[in-house]
Amino acid sequence: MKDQNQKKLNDSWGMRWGALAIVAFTMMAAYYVNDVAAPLKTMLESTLGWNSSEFGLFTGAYSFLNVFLLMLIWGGLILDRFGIRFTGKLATILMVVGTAIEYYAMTQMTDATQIVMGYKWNVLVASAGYSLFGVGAEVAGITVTKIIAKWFQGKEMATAMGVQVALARVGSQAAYAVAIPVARAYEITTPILIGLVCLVGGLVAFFAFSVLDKKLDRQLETAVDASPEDKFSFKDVKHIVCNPGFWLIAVLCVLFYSCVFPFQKFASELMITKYQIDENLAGTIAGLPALGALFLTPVFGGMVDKRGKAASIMMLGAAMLIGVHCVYALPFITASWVAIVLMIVLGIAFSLVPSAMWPSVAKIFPVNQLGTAYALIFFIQNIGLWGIPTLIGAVLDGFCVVGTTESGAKLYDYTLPMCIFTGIAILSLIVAFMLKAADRKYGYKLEEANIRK
Ligand SMILES: C[C@H](N)C(=O)N[C@@H](CCCCN)C(=O)O
Repeated sequence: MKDQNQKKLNDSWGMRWGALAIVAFTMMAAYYVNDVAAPLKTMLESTLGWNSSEFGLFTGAYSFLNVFLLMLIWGGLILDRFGIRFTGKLATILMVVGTAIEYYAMTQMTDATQIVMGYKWNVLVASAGYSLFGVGAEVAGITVTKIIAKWFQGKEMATAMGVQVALARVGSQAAYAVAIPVARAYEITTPILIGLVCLVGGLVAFFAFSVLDKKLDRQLETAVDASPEDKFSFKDVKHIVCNPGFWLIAVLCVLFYSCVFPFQKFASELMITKYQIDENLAGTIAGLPALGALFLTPVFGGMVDKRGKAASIMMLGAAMLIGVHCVYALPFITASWVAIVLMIVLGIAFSLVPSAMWPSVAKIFPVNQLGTAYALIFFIQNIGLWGIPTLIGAVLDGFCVVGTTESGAKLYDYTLPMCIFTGIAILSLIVAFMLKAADRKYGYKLEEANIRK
C-alpha cells in the first residue's frame, strides 16, 4: 500500500525553491537574450547597415511565428500532451538554435546584403533565428508557469511566481546594462554570444531540473502532467473566450506590454539622441524599469495578496504609463534627469500592472483552465509585441529622420513614435477602467484580497 504520509520532494523548502532557482535561471537567460540586441540599435545601423525598419522587423520577429503560425497554441497542446519536461527541453533547445542562427547571421553573413522582400538577407536570417528563439521563450514561459503550479501547489505559489518574474528582470537589466559596453570593448555580436552561452547553461539546468521532476512524479505516482487538470482543451477555449473578463485582461495585456517591451527596445537610442545620455549608460537607463520591477514586483504582489485592489492598481499603472510617454513625446523637454525619472516611474508602472494582472487571471478562471487562459493571453499579447516594433521602425524611417551621426547612423526625432505610445497607453487606461466596471458587474473579486485574515 502507498504511504500517504511519505514526504515528497516539493515538501522540502530547499528542494522546491532549488527547483525554482534552476528553471528561473533558464528564464533569466531567455530574458537576457530577448533584450540584448535592443541597446545595439544604433551600432547595428552603423556597423551592419541595418535601418530602423529592419531593426523593427527583427524586434517584432520575436512574436512572428507565435502569432502567424499559432505557435503558442501548439506549444500549449504539446505541453499538455508531452508534459513539462519534454516541452521545457524542446523550448530551451529552440531558444539555443534560434540564438545560434541569429549570431551566425550577424557574424558570418555581414556581406549578405542583397534585398529580399524589401529587407537585407542577413536581417531576414537573423530575424528567422530570433523568431525561433521567440517561440522557445514564450513556450518556456507557459511551461515554467505550469512547473511553479505543480511544485508550489498548496505552498507559496504566488510568491514563487513573483520571484520568477523578478529574476527574469535581472536577465533583462543585465542585457541593457552590458550590451553597449561589451559590444564596444569586443565585437558588436559578443553580447549575443554571451547570451548563447547562458542559454546552453539554461539547457543544462533544465536537464538537471528534469531529474528532480521525474523523482517528484515517481513520488506523486499519478503524474500531474497526465491528469485531466490544467489541460489545454478546445472546450475550455470556447468557455474562456465567452468570458468578457478574458477579453478585457487580454486587451489590457497587449496594450500595456506594447507600451513597455517595444518601447524599451527603442529607448536606448532615444536616451542617446534626445537626452544626450552617454552611449555606455543609455542601455542601463533603458533597463531601469526591469531593475525597478525586480524589487517592486514581489512587493506589489504581496500588497495585492493582502489588500486586493488589483483592478484599481492596473488603472493606476496605465495612468502612469500615459504620463511617462506623454512627457517623452514633448520635444522641448530634453534634460537627461527627466528621462531618468520617467524611466523610474515606468519601472513602478511595470511592477504595478503585472503584479496585479497575472494573479487576476487566476481569480477569473478555475485552476483547470489557467494554462489555456495564459496561453491565449500570451498569444494575444504577442500580436502587439510583433506589430508595435514593426510599426515604430517603419514610422521612424518614413517620417522621423532628421540627419546622420558621425558614424553614419541616421538621427531620428522620436516625437511621433512617443505620441503613438501615448495613444496606446490612453487606450490601456480606458480598458483598465472597463475591467474595473466589469469586475463590479460580474463579481470577479479583483478588488478583494487573496489572503483572508
Ligand atoms: C513576454 C511574456 N509573454 C510575458 O508576458 N511575461 C510576463 C510574465 C508572465 C508571468 C505569467 N505567470 C512578464 O512580465 O515578463
